[in-house]
Amino acid sequence: MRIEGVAQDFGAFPALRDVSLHIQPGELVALLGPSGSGKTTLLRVIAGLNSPDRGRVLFDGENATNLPVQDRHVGMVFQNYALFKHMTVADNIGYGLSVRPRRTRPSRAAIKARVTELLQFVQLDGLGGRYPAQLSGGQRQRVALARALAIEPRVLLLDEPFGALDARVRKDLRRWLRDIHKQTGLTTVFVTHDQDEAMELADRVVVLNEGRIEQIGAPEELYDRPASPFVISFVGEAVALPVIISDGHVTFGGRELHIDTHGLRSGPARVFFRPADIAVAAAGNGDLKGRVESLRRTPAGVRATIAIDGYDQTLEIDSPLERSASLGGRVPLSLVNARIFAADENGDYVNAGDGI
Ligand SMILES: Nc1ncnc2c1ncn2[C@@H]1O[C@H](COP(=O)(O)OP(=O)(O)OP(=O)(O)O)[C@@H](O)[C@H]1O
Repeated sequence: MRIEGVAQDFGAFPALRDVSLHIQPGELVALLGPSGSGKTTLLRVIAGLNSPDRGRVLFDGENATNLPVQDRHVGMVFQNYALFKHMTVADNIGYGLSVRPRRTRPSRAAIKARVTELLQFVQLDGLGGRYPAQLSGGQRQRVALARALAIEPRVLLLDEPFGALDARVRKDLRRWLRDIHKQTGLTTVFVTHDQDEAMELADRVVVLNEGRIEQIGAPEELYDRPASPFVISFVGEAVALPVIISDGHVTFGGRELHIDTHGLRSGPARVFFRPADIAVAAAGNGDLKGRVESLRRTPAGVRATIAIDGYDQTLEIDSPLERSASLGGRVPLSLVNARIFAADENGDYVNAGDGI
């Protein structure tokens, strides 16, 4: 599937700006971004629920931009795309088949057989006679998925499918969706604002911000080679230190940080690093100094909150702290990994290369 230069305005507000994206057959792609970044709008454009102001949507090379929803053969599961309350689970699942025009409608027996097969597939055998109100939230979303699969869609679209469910059920359903995707091999696009969900499930993640694509990449690519300050801050935790680059040297509060500038121009820049990118240095060494404000046990070790000298924010580090680093104590810190983004002539922060 191809999305080419898609733009959509709502009045004067640009919800999508020049979005281009190529999704491979069978790929599982997440649209990730904060609230209002355009995720749902893009999904609706793919589904045919919105028609874009500019750009095209192609399915298998065929221009589908003006194709009505019912002719696109997309399966949809939306958080608010409720099941039909007055219909049984089986009737909900069979709905898309039973409303087909007579010519293409399967026989009642064939629909029944398909529904039974799908009930099994989504692990709800025996529950076909229930009504949606008699199911748990997780079960309802599985019915919604079975209903979307019933029409044998060429693309499956999911909008925050597990958004309303509690954390535990969400986690189970994520794993389950990954399995379903493996078994069906369907090209799948899902919307989420939850970076863990995107990272755990997707083959590739599309990071959206203010209607634009910031970066498209495999989860590890987004972690290891974030293309912009937005991506590094949105995907995982990161601290941004305001620094100055001059003649290839990077300084923070007058102190030199040992970071490669990758040829970035002199001037203001930002150094980003994650909690795991900073370590306690030997006494007398280190790029930064700080005071330990709190220590907290985590499943991975100890997380310390440290107030950096000369900086009005605290940073968190995951590091085995030496015994001397007790609460209130001062520690030297060194950067093990970091990314530097320099301000360009427009005031946007650009990155020149790999980490430290
Ligand atoms: N029909 C509409 N009319 C006017 N503005 C709209 C319409 N649909 C969406 N918008 C606006 O477009 C922007 C993008 O909306 P969209 O629903 O795509 O964001 P989103 O990334 O899915 O956000 P969320 O995670 O909150 O659902 C928002 O600012 C929203 O208010």
